[in-house]
Amino acid sequence: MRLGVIADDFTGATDIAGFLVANGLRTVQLNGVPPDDLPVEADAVVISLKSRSCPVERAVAESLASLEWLRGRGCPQFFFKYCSTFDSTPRGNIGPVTDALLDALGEDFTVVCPALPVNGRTIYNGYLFVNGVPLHESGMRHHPVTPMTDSNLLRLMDAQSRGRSGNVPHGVIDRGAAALHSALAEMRASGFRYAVLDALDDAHLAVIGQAVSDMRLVTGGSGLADGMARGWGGGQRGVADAAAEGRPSGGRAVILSGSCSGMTNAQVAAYRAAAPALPVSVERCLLDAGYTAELAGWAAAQPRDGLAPLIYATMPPEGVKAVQDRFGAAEASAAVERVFGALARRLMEEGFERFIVAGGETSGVVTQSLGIGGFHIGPQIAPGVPWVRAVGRPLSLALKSGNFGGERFFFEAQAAA
Ligand SMILES: Nc1ncnc2c1ncn2[C@@H]1O[C@H](COP(=O)(O)OP(=O)(O)O)[C@@H](O)[C@H]1O
Ligand SMILES: O=C(O)[C@@H](O)C(=O)COP(=O)(O)O
Repeated sequence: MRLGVIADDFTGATDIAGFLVANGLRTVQLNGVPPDDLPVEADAVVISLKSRSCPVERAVAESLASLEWLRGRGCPQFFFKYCSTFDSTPRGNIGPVTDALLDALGEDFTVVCPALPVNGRTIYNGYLFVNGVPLHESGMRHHPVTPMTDSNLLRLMDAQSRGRSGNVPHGVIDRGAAALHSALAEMRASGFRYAVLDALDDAHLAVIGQAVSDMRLVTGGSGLADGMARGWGGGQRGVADAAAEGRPSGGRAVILSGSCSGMTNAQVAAYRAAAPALPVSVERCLLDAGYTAELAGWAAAQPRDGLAPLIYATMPPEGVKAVQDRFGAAEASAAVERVFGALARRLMEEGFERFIVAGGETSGVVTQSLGIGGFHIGPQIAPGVPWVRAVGRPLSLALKSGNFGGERFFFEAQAAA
């Protein structure tokens, strides 16, 4: 095993796994802390947790348990994967998990690099941008669980971690891997614990990938993993081979959308104009015990030979705000997640085999509720969104980060299967 990844949500995990596979690395994704005796043969293992917005103590404990599992397999390098929009609460969990992983490894320094230029996430002078707009001005300011109201990664990291952050500006990275390597050594010697790395494009990520090759723990988004893996010249097999086991099976498909991001709103609007689509009532998620059965019945009754039915809680920011004012933010999101989890299980019992899911938390709850232990990673539908196939089960999933994919993603996912 060459790389062990601990991902703080399920779409994030398939995102990074997809990039590793695209670089020819045979990659397995394991959902939750794996059992001790699980046999795994792969170039990279990605452990997906649902630790982005859970209590800090749980996020730390699960991340440390994952680290121990990977160390027990002789893994030489570790990657803490979080969101390219640095989704976190004021207490964490990115800072506390990074600190705990550093301590467990006996290390005192790492990099912070959520950049993913192919999807418009860039870092300039330590500020994170989404499609050219500072993070706090992007749709992320309205996120239902982790609204992002600051774009400065140093400030964000310092507020939730134990150490001090410094920035390595793009000018240094332009000078190449050796220059960056020395800059990192100097920062470490000056007492910084985290180096926030600028990255404006894939060339920067390739330089960073080279410069961090001897770092035991790196942290960031899937762009950094792509930069690292590009320098490794492929795993044991070619790219097509690496993706073969994850190709989607046939079978009945359904789309479950729990993301309220700007892009998912656009994707839902484009899809429901052409296909059967049913909005979810948050009030009924909270109050009506028979609601899941009704949603499942509706999906099962849709024609089998047309476009897959869509069930969506997706709403624009004003709608989400009204729901949260009425029911409470945590209560509303928990109720919607509960219904999507139960619904996925029922649909599987009805014979659905392909699940296209929008939203990281939503994907986590669906995967857990389907009882899937791990995934083979298949070909990418859009950058950061591969089809994945459950290990030993006839189930294929496309777990879409809220903000990923183009407007026709739901159509493209079905065409790619
Ligand atoms: N209409 C709604 N009102 C309030 N919360 C919602 C609504 N629809 C979905 N949610 C919740 O918002 C959260 C969206 O998070 P997630 O699934 O991670 O999407 P994203 O990938 O966009 O971050 C989930 O907890 C979901 O249950
Ligand atoms: O890095 C990313 O943007 C994604 O991999 C990711 O973490 C997805 O999170 P959600 O937007 O919550 O799906």
